[in-house]
Amino acid sequence: MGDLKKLSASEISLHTSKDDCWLLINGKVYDVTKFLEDHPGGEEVLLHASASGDATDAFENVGHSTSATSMMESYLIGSVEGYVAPYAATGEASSRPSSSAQGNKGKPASSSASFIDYLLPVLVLIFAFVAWYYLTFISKDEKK
Ligand code: HEM
Repeated sequence: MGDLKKLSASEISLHTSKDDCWLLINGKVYDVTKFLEDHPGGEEVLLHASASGDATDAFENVGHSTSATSMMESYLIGSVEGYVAPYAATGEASSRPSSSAQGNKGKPASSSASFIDYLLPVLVLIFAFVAWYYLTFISKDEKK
C-alpha cells in the first residue's frame, strides 16, 4: 500500500452517507461503506464520525483493540496531505486524565487550606498571649 491516494478534506466530506461512507483517522482515509453493518459499535457512530470531518478522536476514545486496528487496513483507500493531528491524537491524551486528577486533588488541598485558615489565627493568638505574659510577668520578675 505504498501508493496511497492523496485526498483533500473537501473530497472526503462528500462521502458521509450510508451508501458511501469514508472515515478520516490519523490522516488516513478509510472507506467503511461495506463495514457499516458489521461494525460492532453500530453504523450510527461511524456515520456520525464521518460527518464530523475527523474521526480520529472518536475512534481513539473508544479504545479499539489491536484486531480492530489491523482490520482497518482492509478499508484504507488514501491519505490526507498536510494532515494535522487533533489534540487527542498527538499523545497529549495522557495529560487529560492527569488534569482531571488535579481537579480531584483540589478538594483535599482546599480543605487542608481551610484548616490552616483556622489554625493560623489561633497560633498567632497563642504566641501573642505567651509573649504578653512573658513581658508582663516573667521579665519583670527577673529584673527584681
Ligand atoms: C475503520 C474504522 C473502524 C474499525 C475497523 C472499527 C472496528 C471495531 C471493532 C472490531 C470493534 C469491536 C471491539 C474491538 O475490537 O475494539 C469496534 C467497537 C466499537 N467501535 Fe469501532 N471501528 C472503527 C471506527 C470507529 C469509529 C470512528 C467509532 C466512533 C465513535 C467507533 C466506535 C465504536 C464503538 C462505540 C464500539 C463499541 C465498543 C463496545 O461496545 O465495547 N468505531 N469497532
